[in-house]
Amino acid sequence: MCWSVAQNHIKHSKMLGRIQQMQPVSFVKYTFLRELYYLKFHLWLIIFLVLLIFQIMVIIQRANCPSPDALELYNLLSSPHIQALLSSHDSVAQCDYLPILPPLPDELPEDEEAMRIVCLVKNNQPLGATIRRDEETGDIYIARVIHGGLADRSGLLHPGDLLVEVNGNSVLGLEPEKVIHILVGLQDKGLFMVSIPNLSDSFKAMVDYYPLQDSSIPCPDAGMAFSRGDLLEVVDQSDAQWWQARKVPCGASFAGLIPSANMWRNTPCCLFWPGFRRSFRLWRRTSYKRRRQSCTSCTPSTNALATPYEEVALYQRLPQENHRLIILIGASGVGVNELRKRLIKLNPSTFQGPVPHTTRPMRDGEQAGREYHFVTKELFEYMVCNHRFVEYGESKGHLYGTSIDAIHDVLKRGRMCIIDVEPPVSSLRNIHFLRSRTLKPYVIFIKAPGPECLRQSRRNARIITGYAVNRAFTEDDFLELEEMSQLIEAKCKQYFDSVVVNDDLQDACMQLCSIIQQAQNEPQWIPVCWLHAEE
Ligand SMILES: Nc1ncnc2c1ncn2[C@@H]1O[C@H](COP(=O)(O)OP(=O)(O)OP(=O)(O)O)[C@@H](O)[C@H]1O
Repeated sequence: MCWSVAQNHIKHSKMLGRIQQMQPVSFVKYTFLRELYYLKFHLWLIIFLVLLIFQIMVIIQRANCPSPDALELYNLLSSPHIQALLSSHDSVAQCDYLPILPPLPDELPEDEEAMRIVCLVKNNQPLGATIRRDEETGDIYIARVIHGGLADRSGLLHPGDLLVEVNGNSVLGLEPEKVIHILVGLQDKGLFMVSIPNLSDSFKAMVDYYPLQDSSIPCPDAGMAFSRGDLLEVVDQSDAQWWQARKVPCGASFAGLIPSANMWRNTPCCLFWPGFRRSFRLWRRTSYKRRRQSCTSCTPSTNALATPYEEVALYQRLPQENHRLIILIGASGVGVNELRKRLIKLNPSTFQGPVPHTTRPMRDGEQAGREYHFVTKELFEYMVCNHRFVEYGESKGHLYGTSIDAIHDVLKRGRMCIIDVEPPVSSLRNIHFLRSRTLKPYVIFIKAPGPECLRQSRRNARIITGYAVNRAFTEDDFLELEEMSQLIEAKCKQYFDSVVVNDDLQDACMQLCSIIQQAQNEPQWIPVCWLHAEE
């Protein structure tokens, strides 16, 4: 402001000077004007100075009289506890503590083992921990942490930690005696690098769960809903009733509450399945099994339904191992048989079906062990009672069945065995029976497409059942097919590894081919018991 006033003043002085030179007659008038102008300028200057002084006085006054908030903060900070805390912070911040860890790499792989570096000031005290060696790997683990000992008081070493380094020296592969010698020899300080065990387990959900409908959950908002077949990574099982889990694969980094396996056992849930229509597959209608109920040993006991979670692990088939059994499941008439036949025809040196057993007499042109294994009724019944059949039934007074030995025969020949099993609506026995360590079955659900697609694609298709039925599909058949397909999916989806919708036959066949190749050659989740347990 001063600058512009001064500028104006100079400008006007020059102008007045010029006027004086040009018009000497009006000089008195202009002198008056000039004086008035100077007066105005000084007036402005005085107002400005007064304002400035006023501002300075306000600032000085504020500085002398702090606000109540500032006063409170001042009192808090000057309390002895906070002063002591600040003083300790300053002393800690001024010290250099070892070890200085290298910076973390920008991109850490997700499966990177977590390491913990623990520095204990020993002062010649015993460590207060014991070690053990894993006989298979030779790794040294912390076995026990003695209550009240140095390791226990530090809270940094835990049973199950893998000991990697002691004072910068690797202990991997060392004899336990050598490691004990190193540990006992530690005097002032012990620097341990331990690998933290990955305590999370993967489970497949065998039940559905909705936390918002669960009155027993402590906090429904913290619960995680899941449905059968979902893969769950359980990250915390420390609570006997509520586990913490995440869905795999998922984007959420935080876990949700799910009932523990114990909790499910104590709160049995009732599964309800609506009724279903009769299958139109003729020879499956006259099920031989129903007439064999008196044979008490026929139904192998299974507790699979009682298990809410099935522990799973990734499995990669080794080249020297048998192929996994491929099971196709689908509603009767959906095209399971057609797809299986097409796959085998497409690549007979890779895919093969098991040779079934029958009690009917051999016909001309047939060869034992090629079309069928021809057996007596007594032998067939003996095999039934000894659980040798995956599936069996009766047609026109003769018994037919697919034996587990016939499946093994195909697998032993290095081929991929493909079977289709009875739609598991009334019982899950067939699936449970086949879920074994030796067969490691991969189950593919052949799903019916929508009604419109069924009508279009099955225009020229025929239902062929044994020798009795050979007719075109009806509207009722489509309805039944769709309904049954939904029912099978609702009941058994926890057992499905893949789903193929059989709309276009060619597409479905190609899709099946690629899924089967993946099942055999890429890592897949399978029940942990198939990896270790003896059958
Ligand atoms: N995607 C498709 N498009 C057209 N026709 C199909 C398709 N899939 C299957 N079909 C035909 O539908 C009929 C029934 O198929 P298929 O016999 O394979 O059924 P299924 O599921 O094995 O039932 P079932 O065990 O009762 O025989 C056959 O004539 C088959 O050629």
